[in-house]
Amino acid sequence: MNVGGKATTAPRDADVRLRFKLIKSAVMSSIHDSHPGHCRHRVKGPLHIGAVRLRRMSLLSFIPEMSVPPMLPAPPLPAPGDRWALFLDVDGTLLPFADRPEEVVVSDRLRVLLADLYATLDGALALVSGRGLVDLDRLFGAPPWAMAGLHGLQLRHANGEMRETRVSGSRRSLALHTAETISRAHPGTLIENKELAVAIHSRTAPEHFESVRHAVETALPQLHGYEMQAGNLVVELKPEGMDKGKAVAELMASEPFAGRVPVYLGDDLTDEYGFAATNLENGLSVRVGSREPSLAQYTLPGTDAVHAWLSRVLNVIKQGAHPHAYPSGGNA
Ligand SMILES: O=P(O)(O)OC[C@H]1O[C@H](O[C@H]2O[C@H](CO)[C@@H](O)[C@H](O)[C@H]2O)[C@H](O)[C@@H](O)[C@@H]1O
Repeated sequence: MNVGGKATTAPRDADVRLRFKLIKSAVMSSIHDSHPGHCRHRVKGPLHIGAVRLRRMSLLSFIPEMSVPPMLPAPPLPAPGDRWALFLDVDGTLLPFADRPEEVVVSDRLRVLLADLYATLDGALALVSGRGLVDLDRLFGAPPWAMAGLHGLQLRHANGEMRETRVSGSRRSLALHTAETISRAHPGTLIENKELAVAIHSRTAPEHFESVRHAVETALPQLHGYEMQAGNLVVELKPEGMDKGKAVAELMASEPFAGRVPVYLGDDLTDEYGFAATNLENGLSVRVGSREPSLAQYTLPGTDAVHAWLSRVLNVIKQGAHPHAYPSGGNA
């Protein structure tokens, strides 16, 4: 990639291959969860990550010999003429974590930054979150940009069109009841009822995280049509069939995203679907934090670095010129 006339550090082939290998088990596990009839390592037919159809050999044939996760470079800034589309995860990427979901705060500064980026990118900015759309509207003040909620189960396009996965009330009640039972057995954990999905949070009782995950896995066979989505000190029960990668692919097929280069920023396991879809569209995938393994090509250390980098992206696009590549970042 050329940035302001200078070549930026592209991830080495071996690094990319290693990331594929490291994440393969997580992706295959996820595929197994949504295709319970298939053996985990024998998925027949084409492999899908998000809405993207992969030839299986291209994923499975990488066998790099490395034992240490590779260092990732910081993401570049847009080169003159680049037409980016920004896909932004919320918790852990735009917003620092809080003990409880309702305790996060969106600063005025962040709102202004996002609004400026939205205008400068001609509307090609979307939030892609595990939170529901109502919650995102509450946090961000009913913004005009596109938003994928509940890991893609809900989608509001840039033109305001909505779609939402439907699940019967009885199935939702069973999922909620199951989550509440598991939470009661793990004192200090919190339930977040998102209607279509339900989350069991263990940030206030992290010692229970693994046990909660195990309990959810054990309960899954009784919850027809639901799957588990683990995240940062959270385990969710959600209707199967959608993920952030599919949401990105869906948005990229519509205005004002079509024809642009997707740039996806996320910190969590659920964002790996977004990274996969972005990589397959030759976009830029940016992991926030240091979670491994990851399919991301670039990294930023935390939410402050995300805000700083987004500000620089905004300035570069506004000025139509390119000062310098982002000076710091990576795993350091
Ligand atoms: O995809 P995201 O936008 O990152 O949403 C993922 C989950 O984020 C929220 O939980 C996380 O943030 C909480 C507030 O900081 C924190 O307490 C929790 O430990 C984190 O996992 C949200 O509450 C979930 O519904 C989202 O799925």
